[in-house]
Amino acid sequence: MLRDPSTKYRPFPQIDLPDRQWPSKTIVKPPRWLSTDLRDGNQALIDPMDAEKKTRFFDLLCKVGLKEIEVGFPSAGATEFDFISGLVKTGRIPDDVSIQVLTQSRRDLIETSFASLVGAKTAIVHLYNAVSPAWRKIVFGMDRAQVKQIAIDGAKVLRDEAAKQPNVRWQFEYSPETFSTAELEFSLEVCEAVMDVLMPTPENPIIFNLPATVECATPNIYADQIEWFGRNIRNRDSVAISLHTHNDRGTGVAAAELGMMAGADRVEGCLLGNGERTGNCDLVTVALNMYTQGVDPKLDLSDIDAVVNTVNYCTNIPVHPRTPYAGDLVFTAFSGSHQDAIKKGFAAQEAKNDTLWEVPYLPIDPADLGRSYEAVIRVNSQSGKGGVAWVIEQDKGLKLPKRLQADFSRHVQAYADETSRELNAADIWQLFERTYLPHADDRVELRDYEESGTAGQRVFIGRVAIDGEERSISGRGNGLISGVIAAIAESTGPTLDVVDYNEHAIGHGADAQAAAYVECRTAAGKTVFGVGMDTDIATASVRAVLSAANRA
Ligand SMILES: CC(=O)SCCNC(=O)CCNC(=O)[C@H](O)C(C)(C)COP(=O)(O)OP(=O)(O)OC[C@H]1O[C@@H](n2cnc3c(N)ncnc32)[C@H](O)[C@@H]1OP(=O)(O)O
Ligand SMILES: CC(C)C(=O)C(=O)O
Ligand SMILES: [Mg+2]
Repeated sequence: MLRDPSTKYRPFPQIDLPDRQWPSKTIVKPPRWLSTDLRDGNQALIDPMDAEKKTRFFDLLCKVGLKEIEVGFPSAGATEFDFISGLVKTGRIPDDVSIQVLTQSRRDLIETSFASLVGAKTAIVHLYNAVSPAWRKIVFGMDRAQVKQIAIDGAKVLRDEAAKQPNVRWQFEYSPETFSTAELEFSLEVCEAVMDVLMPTPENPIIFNLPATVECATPNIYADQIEWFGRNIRNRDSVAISLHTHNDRGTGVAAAELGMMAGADRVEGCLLGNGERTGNCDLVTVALNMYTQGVDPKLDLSDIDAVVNTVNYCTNIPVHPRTPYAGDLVFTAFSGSHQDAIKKGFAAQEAKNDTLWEVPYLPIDPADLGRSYEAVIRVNSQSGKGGVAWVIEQDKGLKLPKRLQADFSRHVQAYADETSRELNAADIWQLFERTYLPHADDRVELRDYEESGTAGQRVFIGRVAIDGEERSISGRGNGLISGVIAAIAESTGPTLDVVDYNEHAIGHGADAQAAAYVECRTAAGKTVFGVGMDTDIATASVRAVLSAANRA
């Protein structure tokens, strides 16, 4: 790396737009969406999609609700051409969906593109040529007038080819490719020249797609460029301004959002941001960002995992686990304080009477995307008591009292440190059983018991095995628990003092179980916890006390 990059790179100049309006705008309605997955996304794959994958992807896009879909670059080769003409001929395209094809501004390529669309009801033909200084100089070796002429010549072929198929409802799109790195006046001049040929109307506007072909500046610059173009283009009501951002600087989504604030009508991009280099604008993120502001994006992403699976299958590109909204881990909290906040958030959400979403650390309800809550909290050595308690509650229905949560969390922490891995629900339950529920190492094991006496004077008589030997023990108290405590103290010891007791049912009806929790203090001042589970709540409480005695 150069120590002084200023000799190699230049800062992007500011746009002269002192009265810019976009910073105080908000996005209140969805744009026209255009998926370019089957073209810009497809041209960016090591192995471009075959017809089967393209068809599957097309069906997914329709299912998600895309109404404009760029299906390919017909002149690129037979796979593309046959897929597009096949799509048209098989009648697979829903009536409310317009397909779009892309072509360079070269007569033969444009003619091939129109040939692929014979029989279509409606179609968008998308013409492009680069306009920025570097491309003019390096790629075309042309001056401004010559580059403008490429666009005009292409537009004329578009107009003439369209006239040959009068039954198709044609729409035209022109992209001054490299718009964001070109002089704004020149892009405008070229677009207006194209407009003069294609004669758009408010009923059939031309789409001017203004690409950040290579993202070279902060997204506010792009927004300035879009606002400037919208203010200056002639016949604005006959023009749909479209955004096409790439992600070279990591702000493809931000640029599209600011571009919408700057007045754009349409957004092009790919599901999950596939595309050349660092990708296109991720339509899923833009749409769901909108959704979390209470604006319906009119795209159905309620089964996000199905979207991820199909995109992954078709493109052979994995979706990063941290991809916004769609990544495997984006709703998962491992760390203690996050888990605690989320657990409290879910409880508060359930308790309140309105649907307004307010759960810490979760900007969206995972259920809205078809994600289950099970994956929200996962446990490793960074986790705290809240997270562990959540997993036990979700998995087994046990609502551990707070101090027991803290006690158990220490066991979990030690085990996670020891194993150096994530602990799943089964691991945690095994550890819980080993720590609090009856097991082979217990000194005292309950076989049976009965209780008698009057209110305030109860007698507990238990048949237990102590160190494997069956015995009868008994004790008196003002209730069942104190009777058990007395029986233990008189037989095996230890002497326990009950500090806290909790119980609850697990489940409903005939299958319902009960759980009881005791916190006791020994004569030596040690705190021990006991847990009992049984179909009978009284028996659960007896088991809880014996559990504490075994651990004392
Ligand atoms: C930013 C983007 O994503 S643009 C979309 C890019 N996508 C693709 O290119 C995918 C499909 N493309 C292809 O398969 C091929 O490019 C084809 C089949 C269409 C054309 O292939 P070829 O005829 O071999 O030409 P190639 O693509 O190399 O084009 C280079 C020539 O076209 C010219 N050219 C490039 N873009 C354009 C354009 N938009 N309009 C007119 N001419 C153009 C170049 O200046 C160059 O001209 P030269 O040969 O006189 O130097
Ligand atoms: C063809 C154009 C629209 C393009 O994909 C780009 O400039 O990124
Ligand atoms: Mg592109």
